Amino acid sequence: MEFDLIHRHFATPFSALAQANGGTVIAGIGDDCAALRPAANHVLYVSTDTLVESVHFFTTDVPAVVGWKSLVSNLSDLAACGANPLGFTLNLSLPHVEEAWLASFSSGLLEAAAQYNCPLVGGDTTSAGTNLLKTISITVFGQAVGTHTGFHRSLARADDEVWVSGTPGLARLGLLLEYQCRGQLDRCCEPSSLQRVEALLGVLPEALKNSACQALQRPLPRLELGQRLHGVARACLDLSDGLSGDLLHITKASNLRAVLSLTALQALWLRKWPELSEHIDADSLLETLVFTTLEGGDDFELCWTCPSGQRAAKVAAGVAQSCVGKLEAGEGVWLMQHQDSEPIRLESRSYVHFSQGLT
Ligand SMILES: Nc1ncnc2c1ncn2[C@@H]1O[C@H](COP(=O)(O)OP(=O)(O)OP(=O)(O)O)[C@@H](O)[C@H]1O
Ligand SMILES: Cc1ncc(C[n+]2csc(CCOP(=O)(O)O)c2C)c(N)n1
Ligand SMILES: [Mg+2]
Repeated sequence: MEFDLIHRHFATPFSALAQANGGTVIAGIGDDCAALRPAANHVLYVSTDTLVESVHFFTTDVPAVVGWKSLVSNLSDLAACGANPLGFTLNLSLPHVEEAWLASFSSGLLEAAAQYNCPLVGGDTTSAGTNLLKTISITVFGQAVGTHTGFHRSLARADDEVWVSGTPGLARLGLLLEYQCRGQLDRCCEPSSLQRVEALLGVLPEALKNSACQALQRPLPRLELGQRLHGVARACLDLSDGLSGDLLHITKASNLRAVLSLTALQALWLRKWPELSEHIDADSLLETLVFTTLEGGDDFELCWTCPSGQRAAKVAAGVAQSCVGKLEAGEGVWLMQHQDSEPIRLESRSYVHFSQGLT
């Protein structure tokens, strides 16, 4: 829904943006980062992301976790453009000054800054007025090496394969576990899926639960992978809202349809936790896990398309990479349940601001 709002009120067509300032804008609204060319052979990437208390993080979250995630969610947009961080600015709106919260928040934030060579170079700090919630807004700047000018969402082609890094959906599982811990699972599940989700959470292997909490609390920006995708990927984005909805941005921009393979999506989970297949209710567990991949956000894994036959090994960056589908003529995002079955169209059910609940 927020995408319609942006288009109604703010978006300038790229054809107009491309005319601005003698052609310095090379990517504008609609990609993970804007890309500006201030001088020949220099591309500056810019992205901004806001975290709002109770929307993006819990009031009771460890502040260092919030600090880490605020920068990483921005770095992830640079990764999706194959860019390297240069620095960032931080805007904070706070209801009041809490020294202990700020000390912990800044330790997590600056730890990420140091780890990814992205110094804090400025910002703004204000009272939140009568708003009682904290708002953290970060703008990150980056550059790409060589002549790389990003992977635009409109550059995908029919017959491209669709790849993802890691196990998208893990962070949603972490969020479900967090809500369950609070006795509030009903707040993030539709009544119709509550029972199924409860059953899943009850039997998940401990190692999987730990990975899920880690994915939610300490996501990693796939910066090195983004670099290695130069010359391999055509379109790329980071998975912040869920695979089905995020992939739709690529299919819309490229006028294609994506057909995802259920077997490949299940394999994302089975590859790491093969014991899932031995569970008495394995089919139903895997179905629920595949839903978290399709609908869950906050993962910050990358999803990219590339000509078929590009070997994953070429881009190995210490992170698992899996082909989960392909692109072809048509529109929308579809799921193929068996090798020879007709694909079914998926409704985009990823995160939408300005709606009730999580989806
Ligand atoms: N108020 C706004 N004015 C202009 N452009 C906007 C505005 N809000 C969002 N955009 C642009 O719209 C596009 C979609 O925004 P969104 O924040 O959903 O980005 P995203 O990369 O898909 O998600 P995420 O921020 O979670 O990584 C981006 O290109 C963003 O720069
Ligand atoms: C307390 C709490 N409740 C819900 C969520 C889930 N969540 C919030 S925003 C978002 C999508 C990305 O947002 P944006 O598009 O603004 O980058 C997701 C998956 C969370 N992380 N914490
Ligand atoms: Mg993004």
